[in-house]
Amino acid sequence: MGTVVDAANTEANGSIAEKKPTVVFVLGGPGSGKGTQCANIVQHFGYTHLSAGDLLRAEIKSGSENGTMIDDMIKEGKIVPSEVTIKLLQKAIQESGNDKFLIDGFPRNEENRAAFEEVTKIEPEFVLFFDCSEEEMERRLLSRNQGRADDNIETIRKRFKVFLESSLPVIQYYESKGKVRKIDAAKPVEEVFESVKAVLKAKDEKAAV
Ligand SMILES: Nc1ncnc2c1ncn2[C@@H]1O[C@H](COP(=O)(O)OP(=O)(O)O)[C@@H](O)[C@H]1O
Ligand SMILES: Nc1ccn([C@@H]2O[C@H](COP(=O)(O)OP(=O)(O)O)[C@@H](O)[C@H]2O)c(=O)n1
Ligand SMILES: [Mg+2]
Repeated sequence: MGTVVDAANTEANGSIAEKKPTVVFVLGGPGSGKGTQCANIVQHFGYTHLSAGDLLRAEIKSGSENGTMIDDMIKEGKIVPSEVTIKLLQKAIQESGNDKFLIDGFPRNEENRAAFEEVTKIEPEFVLFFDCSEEEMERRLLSRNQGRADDNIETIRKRFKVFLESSLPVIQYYESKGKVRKIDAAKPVEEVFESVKAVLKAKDEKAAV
């Protein structure tokens, strides 16, 4: 005790503040490759991958009281109220034992963003934005073959509309704060990962200075 680190973690009221986890938001349209690239990042950089969509799908499977509501919203491509999603994210963060997270597919609208900030007081280090044409994303979603209830052309069209109307403004918000690292996600998986690595290495090098 009494080290410089302890002093830095001591708030003005004298309590020891818990160190906030490092968070990178991973955003991009449906099918842009967020999940695929997060799996690669986990292998190389020691992050824990938290997919908001995966957590919501697990919640449906668990038979929770919110399950039917979440299922209905996913089938319509709508965004589940942040209260539900943030609780799932917080639980996963606590249970992980890690302090570095890739939060994939969240925040997806202004309500998600503002509520997460308000509840957790966590600011993302940066936002990885996977930029890809709708044509390519549609092709990928229609051949994803994971048995997802929302990978059909009707729901895909709704998800694209929600992405343009609700999710892009969140990316623009972080852009205005200089936090967006845009990646050309239309290239093959390995090439996209080269771009991702360049961004993450730049962060590590900065942290080491
Ligand atoms: N760069 C890529 N080129 C071609 N197919 C890709 C690429 N990245 C991902 N895919 C495939 O596209 C589908 C959607 O990828 P996924 O990672 O699930 O995207 P997201 O999480 O953004 O919806 C998957 O079947 C995946 O294997
Ligand atoms: N923050 C989030 C993330 C996903 N979701 C829901 O989960 C669906 C699937 O999200 P996902 O991130 O797994 O989808 P992909 O972008 O990976 O294809 C979304 O279309 C929403 O209905 C949500 O409501 N809120
Ligand atoms: Mg995904």
